[in-house]
Amino acid sequence: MLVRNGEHFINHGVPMSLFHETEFQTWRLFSLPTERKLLVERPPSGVIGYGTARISPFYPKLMWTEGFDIMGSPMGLARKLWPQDHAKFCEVMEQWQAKMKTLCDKIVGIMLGSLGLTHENDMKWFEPKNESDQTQCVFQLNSYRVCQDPDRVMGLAPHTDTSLITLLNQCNINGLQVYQEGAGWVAVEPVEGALVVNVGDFMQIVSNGKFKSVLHRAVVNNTCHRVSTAFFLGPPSDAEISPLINLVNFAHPPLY
Ligand SMILES: O=C(O)CCC(=O)C(=O)O
Ligand SMILES: [Fe+2]
Repeated sequence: MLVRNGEHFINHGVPMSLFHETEFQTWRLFSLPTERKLLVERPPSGVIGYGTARISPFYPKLMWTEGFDIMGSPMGLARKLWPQDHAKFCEVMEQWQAKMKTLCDKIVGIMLGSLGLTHENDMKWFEPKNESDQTQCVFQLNSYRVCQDPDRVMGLAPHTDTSLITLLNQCNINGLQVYQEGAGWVAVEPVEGALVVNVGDFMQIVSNGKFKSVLHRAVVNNTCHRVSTAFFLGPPSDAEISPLINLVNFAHPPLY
């Protein structure tokens, strides 16, 4: 298993059939008429539902994208979208999230292991203190319509994810770019069946800067409607986010 920021990750054990089904259900959702999608519009202070990108409020300009966010079962939303025909959508979205969660836990374990930390002792903070409190994972479906003048708009403006890590599926269509010092914006060419691993802000904090969150953006094109899916692994909502104690010492004072 190879993990590098903004690079592809293969041998993950997720069947290709699940990739295809997730991509198909994502297309199916965004192909619905706007009036239908607005039945599940995300409330201004909410997390789940249909609407503009969740990062939009932090940017002065509109972005050329629409999004749909889920946490766990999408049943409540899907029922409104397809009163008679939501079972497959729910099944596929739940299966994908379960696979992504397992992979994320493994990757985080490997990343912290590479810093000399052991899961048992150093990941305690990551387990919810309160039984009802789950890790805050958000699954976001993104859609970027064909744009006649793609150089004059931005799909998703430059940002870092707040997650610990994000697993992104570009669904085989170009659009993701990562910022590299010295090189500028570099396109991450999609690879069929591969996931892109992005380090998020929480990982940068808990690793005391050893892992850096990656600045990235999505551009649009004038030939095809692009979709992508992003699974954000978050900490439990009751976790305290600070550099892990075993990574901090006299020589390495806490940076956050
Ligand atoms: O569509 C993409 O390739 C990027 C999506 C993304 O960065 C996000 O959902 O946070
Ligand atoms: Fe992102």
